[in-house]
Amino acid sequence: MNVSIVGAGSIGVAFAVVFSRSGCRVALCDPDAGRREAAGDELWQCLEGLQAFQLLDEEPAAVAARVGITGSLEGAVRDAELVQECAPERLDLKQELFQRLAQAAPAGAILASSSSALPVSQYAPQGDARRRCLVAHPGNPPYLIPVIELVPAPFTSPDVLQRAAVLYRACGLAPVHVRKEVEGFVFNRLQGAVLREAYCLVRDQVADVEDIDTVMRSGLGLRWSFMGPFETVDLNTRGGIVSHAAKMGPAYARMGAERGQNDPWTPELVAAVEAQRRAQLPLEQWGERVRWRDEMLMGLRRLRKAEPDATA
Ligand SMILES: NC(=O)C1=CN([C@@H]2O[C@H](COP(=O)(O)OP(=O)(O)OC[C@H]3O[C@@H](n4cnc5c(N)ncnc54)[C@H](O)[C@@H]3O)[C@@H](O)[C@H]2O)C=CC1
Ligand SMILES: O=C(O)[C@@H](O)C(=O)[C@H](O)[C@@H](O)CO
Repeated sequence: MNVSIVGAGSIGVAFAVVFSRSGCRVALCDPDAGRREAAGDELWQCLEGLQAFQLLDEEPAAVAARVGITGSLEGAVRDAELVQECAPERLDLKQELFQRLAQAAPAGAILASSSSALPVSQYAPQGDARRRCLVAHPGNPPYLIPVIELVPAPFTSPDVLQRAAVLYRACGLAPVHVRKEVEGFVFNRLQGAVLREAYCLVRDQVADVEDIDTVMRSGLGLRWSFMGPFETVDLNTRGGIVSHAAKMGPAYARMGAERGQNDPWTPELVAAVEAQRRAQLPLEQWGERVRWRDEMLMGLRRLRKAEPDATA
């Protein structure tokens, strides 16, 4: 597959790793000569690092040979089947770039933005090309963090969304479908919720930065590295998430009110979440899944003990 990457910064180079190690031919473009120069070195260092951890199936040289770096956007996208836009998070720039991409890329190319928070309907061009536009937002770095949020606009073709999911999955990523265009999508709204509270806790001198990071690194983050927030609390409480909501819902509502939030876990909302959780895990399998959780944590603890700077 021919992939073009627009912008050779942190994410552009990271995507060059993702696509080239999957066998794609990659055209990476950037108007900044310094970035073009640095990108080649960064790509090579990353590939060598992945090989050192047995995370690369080929020699770095063979993978790197699939990546061409250019200063010409039009030249880079000429044969593209997928364009991954990785330019700065500026609305005006993305509007300009998507206009150019609509003109320069082949008529069937998927035009995907890596944007962290800007829905594509704010910068997709007018005309048919807009049906080929969506956000494909990665976690950083995408060669190690597989989730990629596919955020179509209302006008994005369902076929394009489906093709994009197949392409990203074939490149080792884990696409999720964000069904409504909201700023920050899911990944950064969840990350933002934690960051907003963490900043408040520092502001209010409840805890310092290091201790808050330790609560995440040696607490929540351990569980969240293999379970999501819903599964985590579902397994925390006998009776599952409906029991958790009954026990903890009022306290979380009070904490939210402190921050000016009034989004109660209504019985209908809890029932909807419960139904989705029970469809994933029947309650009779709850004990077995708790044992699975503990085994995952035991493995993590053993792995962490091997870390040079293992902390408690
Ligand atoms: N850094 C991160 O952790 C993540 C960033 N993103 C998103 O990815 C996009 C890129 O972010 P970064 O890689 O961090 O930015 P960056 O600042 O590291 O790289 C941006 C690159 O775009 C280039 N550029 C500027 N104008 C351009 C143009 N007209 N055409 C082509 N390239 C141009 C710059 O020279 C630079 O190399 C942003 O939308 C960002 O929100 C998404 C997920 C994670
Ligand atoms: O946090 C990430 O990996 C991504 O979701 C991001 O979008 C970036 O961190 C963003 O928040 C800042 O560039």
